[in-house]
Parts: sequence; C-alpha cells; structure tokens
Amino acid sequence: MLHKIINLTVRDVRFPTSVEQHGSDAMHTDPDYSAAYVVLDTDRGLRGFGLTFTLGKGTEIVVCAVEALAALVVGKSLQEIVSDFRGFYRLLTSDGQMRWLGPEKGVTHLATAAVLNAVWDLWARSEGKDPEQIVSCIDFRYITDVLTEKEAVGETEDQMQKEGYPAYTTSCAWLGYPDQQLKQLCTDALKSGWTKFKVKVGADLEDDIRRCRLIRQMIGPNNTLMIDANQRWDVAEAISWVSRLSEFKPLWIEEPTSPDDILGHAAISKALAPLGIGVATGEQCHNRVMFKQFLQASALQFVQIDSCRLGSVNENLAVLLMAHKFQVPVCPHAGGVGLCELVQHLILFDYICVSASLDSRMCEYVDHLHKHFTSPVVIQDAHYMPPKDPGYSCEMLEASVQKHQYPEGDVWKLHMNK
Ligand SMILES: C[C@H](O)[C@@H](O)[C@@H](O)[C@H](O)C(=O)O
Ligand SMILES: [Mg+2]
Repeated sequence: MLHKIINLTVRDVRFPTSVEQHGSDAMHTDPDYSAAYVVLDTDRGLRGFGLTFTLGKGTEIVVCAVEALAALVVGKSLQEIVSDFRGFYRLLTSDGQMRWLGPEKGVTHLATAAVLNAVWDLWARSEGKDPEQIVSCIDFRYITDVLTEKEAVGETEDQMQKEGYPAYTTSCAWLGYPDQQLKQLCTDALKSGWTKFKVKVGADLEDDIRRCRLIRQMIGPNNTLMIDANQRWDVAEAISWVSRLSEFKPLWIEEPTSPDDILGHAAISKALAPLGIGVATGEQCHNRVMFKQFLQASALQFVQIDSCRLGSVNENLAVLLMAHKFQVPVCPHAGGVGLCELVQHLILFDYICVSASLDSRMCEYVDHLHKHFTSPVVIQDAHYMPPKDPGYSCEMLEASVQKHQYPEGDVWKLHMNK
C-alpha cells in the first residue's frame, strides 16, 4: 500500500482486425481493435496495467488525454488514492479545466477509464478487498435520488469456482462475414458447447432475414439468439425492422438507435415488449447518469456495462447497484481487445456481491486477441472461469505491445508498405 506511483506510460496499440472483417457491424465497417495501454510504475517495483478500448484512428487522441491526466496520478501513493478513492475519482473527472472536454464522457472519460483500470490493477496486485471498501470508491453524486450508499452492500455467494459465469458468443456473425464463414463458425461453436449467439444486423433487411434464418436453423429453437444493430436506425425504423425479424425469436435487440436517445429506447422497448423482444444497450452509454435515466424510463431490459466506456470499476459498480435496484439484469459488453479480461471481474462481483442471480444474465465473449495478454480469460463450456492471477487481467505481453504499437510496430510497418 505504501507504493508510490513514480511514472505513467501510455502507448497506442492497434490490431489490424478490419482486414478480415472481425468486429464489423452496421456502423463500424472497418474496426481495428485498439487500446490506449497504460503502465504505472511504483517506487517499490510493483506495476499496474490498464487500458481503454478504441477502434483504430483516434487512439492517439485518447493517448493525449491520458497524458493530460498523468500529473494527477504520478507522485501519489496507492494508499493516498485508495483511502479516498471516491475523492480520487472526482479529482480525475472534475479537474476545473479538463472537465470542459467531458464532463464524464467522450475521450476524457475513456482516458479516465484507462488510468483508473491501471490503478485498480495495482491495488488488486497489492492486496485483497471487501465489498464495503469497494463501495466506498463510488461517486454517488447525481444518483442519490435512486441509490444511496447504505443500500449498496449486498449479500455474498460463492459457486463460481465450480461452474463459472455463463457467456454468449458474438464471434460467429460479424456483419462482414460471408454466409459460408458464418455457417462454419456456428458449427464449430455449437460443437464447443455454445448455446447463446449474437448476430449483427441493421444494414440490409433482406440480408438480415437470410442470416438470422440461417443461424436460427443451425442453433435450433431452444438456443438463444440476440441481434445487434449498433445504432443504425431511427426509432420508427427500429420498431418495424425488428418486427420483421421477430419470427427468429431474438431475446434482445441491441443498440437499435442513438445511444443517447433514452426516450427513443423507451418507445422501442414498449413497442417490442408484446413480441417478447427486449432492448439492450450500454457499450456507448457514457456514464452512470445516463444509465440512471435509462433505468428510470424503463428504456432498456438488459444493462450492458462496459469496463472501458465508464470510469473504471468505480463507476461500473454504481451501475451494477442501480441495475440491481431496478431489477434489470446486467449482461456486460465485452470483446474488443481486453474487454473480456476486464469485465469478467465486474460480472463476478455482480453475482457474488450484488445480484446473487444468474436469471437472464450472461456475459459477452469474443474470440479474438486473448493471446496477447499475460493472463488471458479462461472459457470452459461456454462459461467464464474466475481469474486466478492477482490483478485486473489486462497486462499485455511486451512483445505484442511492441509489435502492434502504432505506427512504429512491425505489424504496422508491414501493413503500410502493402
Ligand atoms: C465495433 C465493435 O466490434 C462492435 O461491433 C462490438 O463491440 C459490438 O457492438 C458488440 O456488442 O460486441
Ligand atoms: Mg454491441
């Protein structure tokens, strides 16, 4: 705990995933999964690793924002930070000049997530924690009308070690994959025990009908299907489009429209409820205040927290607790690079300390880039197994970082010469 942070480095790490259309959807047709990757050095040699996720271009802007926050972290001891973690969260998010760039949204908030993820990693590597200590990290400002600190500490359960946390896969059906690839990946996934599948939709209705029919035929009537439009539609368009896909019995439509349109999501939720289709959103829901209103407006039926969009563990906990209060299941967004590694910790916390329920709950899994991490996620029989190594699991192999650093890494030198 006496570790003093003496240095912060941040690097722009990008993977050329767009070449093979991994991660493609109706709005992001050429994503290169990327990260602003942060390392904190301490005077005693312990290090903390954190990141935030981006899609390629613009990672350099997040790197700049992290650099602008560095002065608030370097020079502090871990003890100083965690003894008033709520205050430290506020320091990062409320700097009198920097907050103009947010507040608590956009590039500065992504940068906040990267820095705080590294602090949490450092703390977790240095020792264990109890729920009350964890709750003391949340900034309840702006949400006390629906949730107070007293309500926040829930019951503890433990069964995850044996069975793990249920997961679903998005890896079979990115929008840019041809039908043949989709079929092959789906066959493989079924063989490996997957029972819940997400399909990208939203660009072309006839394509969507064909792809959803194909997947539904392959997975059968009892497995679960979800669809994800990545914000492609207007409100009325979303309702009519999803109604056309209702014969394939999707559990949810994800991000049907602008991620900021709370009342729009409420209208879509209401219209689709009779069809048995819920609305899921959150991967671009930029802070706890937005989530509060989504919950208050009954605008979503599945809360998709994101380990890098919100202000790290601190803000994600606030959302987990609010979701619990509104009795809405949390099904986190993951994938990208490092999101599965990070979010597995949050979902275990949700189960063990908050919801104690697996009802309608599952965590996203995407099968890319795990080999670049020193403690990659372990999936067994379509379940996340609890991580064993201390920390927040997003330390990357140094060789991978060097190779993928943009623009000087070997992977990019090669790419640019093509
Ligand atoms: C660009 C990305 O791959 C997104 O398509 C992805 O995060 C997606 O929305 C998801 O739900 O996994
Ligand atoms: Mg999505």
